[in-house]
Amino acid sequence: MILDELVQSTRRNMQARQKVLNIDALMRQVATIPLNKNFLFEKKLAADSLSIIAEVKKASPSKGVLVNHFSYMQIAEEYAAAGATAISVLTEKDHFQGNLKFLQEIAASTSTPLLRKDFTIDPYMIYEAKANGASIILLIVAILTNQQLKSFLRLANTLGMSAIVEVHNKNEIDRALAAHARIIGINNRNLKTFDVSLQTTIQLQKYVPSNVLLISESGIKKKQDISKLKQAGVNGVLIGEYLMHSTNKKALITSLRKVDHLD
Ligand SMILES: O=C(O)c1ccccc1NCC(=O)[C@H](O)[C@H](O)COP(=O)(O)O
Repeated sequence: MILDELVQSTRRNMQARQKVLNIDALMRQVATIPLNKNFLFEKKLAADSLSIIAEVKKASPSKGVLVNHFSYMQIAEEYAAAGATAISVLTEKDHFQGNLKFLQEIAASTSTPLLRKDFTIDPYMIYEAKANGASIILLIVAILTNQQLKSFLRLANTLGMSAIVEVHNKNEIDRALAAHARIIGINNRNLKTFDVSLQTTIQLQKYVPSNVLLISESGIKKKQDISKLKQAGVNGVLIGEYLMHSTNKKALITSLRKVDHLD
């Protein structure tokens, strides 16, 4: 199964980075960053009628290479200029051709909250996210124990970071809620078959209480998808491929932000 392979390669790559920068040195680096606990992303997510989290994505296991000319700085600039609530930056190397350096460089050029999009399996990766300018991390319930979920959420909070807790079914929603997730991301992509269906969000949203922020992830390909998800009551949508294929990303986000639930 792809998730097992993703976790294995994530562990291998993390261990290689740990040989260059050990956890103690990384923590000392993080300690020099001023602590900001304003959780801007969560405030915006709660306040906006529908937040767009725009993803910087070069390649994926399901689609291979999405774009040959990958100008990640320009892409991030367009996302920020269009008013994306946050920018998701893939940092996984082997399957998404991501890189921590993309996150670090984008962070130096924008004040838009940044999500480190990766397969978080160890506190080391949360410190790395912080050190490289992210204010949001992704925690995928399917690859974590309940104990890890709780302790990773606690660590993120201590560092002033938000966490999107990603789920695929009701059992995972229950586990996310038991760990006190403040933001749940329902992934519409079935990670066994790669099939994508917005019905996943539409069917599962009723299990997410109204005091928990809700994001719908993956498979958004047209304006009507946004209006459907708005109608289902989500606070935000995470969009990768649709934006990466657009030749005018700023105009596309601007128009998606205007979509009404009746459109
Ligand atoms: O995108 C994939 O093929 C994929 C495969 C296996 C695990 C995760 C995967 N994607 C990560 C994501 O969560 C998406 O990049 C993100 O939700 C945006 O999805 P999309 O709009 O469909 O590009």
